Amino acid sequence: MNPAARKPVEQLRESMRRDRQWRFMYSTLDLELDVSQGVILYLEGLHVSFDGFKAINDLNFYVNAGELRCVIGPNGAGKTTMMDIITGKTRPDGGTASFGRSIDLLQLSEPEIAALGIGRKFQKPTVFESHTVFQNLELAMAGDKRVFPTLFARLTGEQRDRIHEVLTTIGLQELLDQDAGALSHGQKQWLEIGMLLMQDPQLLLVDEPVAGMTHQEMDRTAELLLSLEGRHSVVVVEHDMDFVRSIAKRVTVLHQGAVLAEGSMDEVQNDPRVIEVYLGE
Ligand SMILES: Nc1ncnc2c1ncn2[C@@H]1O[C@H](COP(=O)(O)OP(=O)(O)OP(=O)(O)O)[C@@H](O)[C@H]1O
Repeated sequence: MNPAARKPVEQLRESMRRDRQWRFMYSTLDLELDVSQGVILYLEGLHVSFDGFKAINDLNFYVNAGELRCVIGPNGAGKTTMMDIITGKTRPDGGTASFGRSIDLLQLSEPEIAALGIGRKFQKPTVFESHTVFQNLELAMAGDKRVFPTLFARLTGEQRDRIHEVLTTIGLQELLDQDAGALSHGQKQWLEIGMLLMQDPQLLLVDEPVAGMTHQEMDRTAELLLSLEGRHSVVVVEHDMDFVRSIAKRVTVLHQGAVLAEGSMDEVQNDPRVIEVYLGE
């Protein structure tokens, strides 16, 4: 390994050590995801105020198991705050949030929620630039408590197959030996989605995936997200309406911290309230 890569590797080992603890905590919680009603996420009557300003104001939002949902809305509508509540980063002042029917997300810490199978992809890609595409996926797999920290161990055939499966899903199989730092912006975004997939999340939250992408990269991202539908539940927050139109089945419009409208792209696009507060801008 080149000496420059050694320091990040130490940091990675440390984070993997921490991650194994999270997994342990999760296993001791003995929580089981109940999607028997077909719903994987329930947010009900949520309220969040920041210095008296109601960022989330009686929000009710449900995601079905296996669905790909798009969330749109003007700046400040509460989209990021909603994601922050789901992942445990922000605690609401009131209301409930549950993963499946029975897991109360508001009782869990951020790492516990991640370990339960809720993955989040932020707008800016954060891949390990001095490692190859393959190694990035390998490191992401190390979050799995069944896998020994992988940079220092041989992969089993099954683990290799899993990495190749994800490489195919994200379309980077030809670039597996390339340093992640040399990838284009779009390729880095796909790699980061792949890193989340290595943890096999039940629910993926994806924040503005196509910001800064070329049209070609946007098309590829649409294919990638559509290919996840069914196997994972995916919530995509995005401002680019052409992109949303290309992937949307059901769209939720947030406004002033609550759901203003929900339905097919056609339905929300033609809703006068949505046109007034958002699309007519
Ligand atoms: N930590 C905070 N402290 C104070 N105000 C906050 C905080 N986080 C969010 N807000 C405010 O809450 C409102 C909702 O913000 P949020 O980021 O959730 O909106 P958004 O829909 O994600 O917007 P955008 O599309 O611009 O990302 C905004 O008015 C924002 O300024």
